[in-house]
Amino acid sequence: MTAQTLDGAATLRTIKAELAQRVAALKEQGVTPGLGTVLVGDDPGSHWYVGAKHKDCAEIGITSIRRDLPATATQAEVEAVIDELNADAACTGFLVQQPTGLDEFALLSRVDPDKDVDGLHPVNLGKLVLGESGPLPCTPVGAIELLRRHGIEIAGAEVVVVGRGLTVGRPLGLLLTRRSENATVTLCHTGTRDLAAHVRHADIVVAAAGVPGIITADMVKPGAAVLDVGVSRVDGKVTGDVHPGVWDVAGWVSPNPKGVGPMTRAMLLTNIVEIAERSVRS
Ligand SMILES: Nc1nc2c(c(=O)[nH]1)N[C@@H](CN(C=O)c1ccc(C(=O)N[C@@H](CCC(=O)O)C(=O)O)cc1)CN2
Repeated sequence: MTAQTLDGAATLRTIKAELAQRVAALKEQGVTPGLGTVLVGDDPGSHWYVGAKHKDCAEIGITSIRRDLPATATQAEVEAVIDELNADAACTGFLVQQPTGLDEFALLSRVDPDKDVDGLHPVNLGKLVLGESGPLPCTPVGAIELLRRHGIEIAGAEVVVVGRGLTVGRPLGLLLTRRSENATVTLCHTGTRDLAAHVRHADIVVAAAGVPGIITADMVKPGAAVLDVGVSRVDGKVTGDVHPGVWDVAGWVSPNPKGVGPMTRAMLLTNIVEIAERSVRS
């Protein structure tokens, strides 16, 4: 069997076309959505991600507010920029690109929860736990949207998530067990005794451990859907958690790059548009 591709790059293009229409409708009502980003330091990956986010915004009519700070920026300097964006009416929402090398919990907590386009503010993660509506974290929602748009049944599925990080694994477990998704989730991590035994039962595997090739073909149930979320750089090249041999066994695989990464950007754009639409309604 050769797996079909869960094509995040193509899905991002489709979602951008849909959102461009919603942005145009907002503009007709006098509202132009604006994305702010705060970037600290010189990490080439972070620069690429932030550049890609602003390019996406330009393509669909969202304005950009970019604050790039040197690696020497202090906690207080970054917090002052956050305060400025919290107060800026042209900024619909903004994010602090991670990693910053600073106290990220303090930075995230300082963002106005209503402008939290990353869905990572403690208030918004709390709303997710409580089942209240609010901005949702981009990568886990992007993973779910990628499955949904390829017609993969989530309700009733056995899902194994590998990784318990705050931006992917932990919120993904919460999202997938909501009534609207209705999956049964096993959350595996570095303390899991027999990872293969868990993965082998999964209809859907989400690999977000950041360990290159940790999911191998012998672990995967034939026909399963496998999402490769982990990003490592091996010899300067983006390398995922899924070993290439998995493509011979699985029914669906998301490539890495061009799988869940572009979906993170698609959900960021969705969060900005939704915040702007909410402002028109209220
Ligand atoms: N504030 C945040 N920081 C970080 C997040 C986040 O959601 N919010 N997630 C990651 C990085 N990330 C978003 O910022 C992100 C990751 C990947 C992609 C993407 O489109 N990747 C491409 C290829 C990238 C490459 O070649 O290097 C792909 O997968 O095809 C976009 C955004 C950490 N920080």
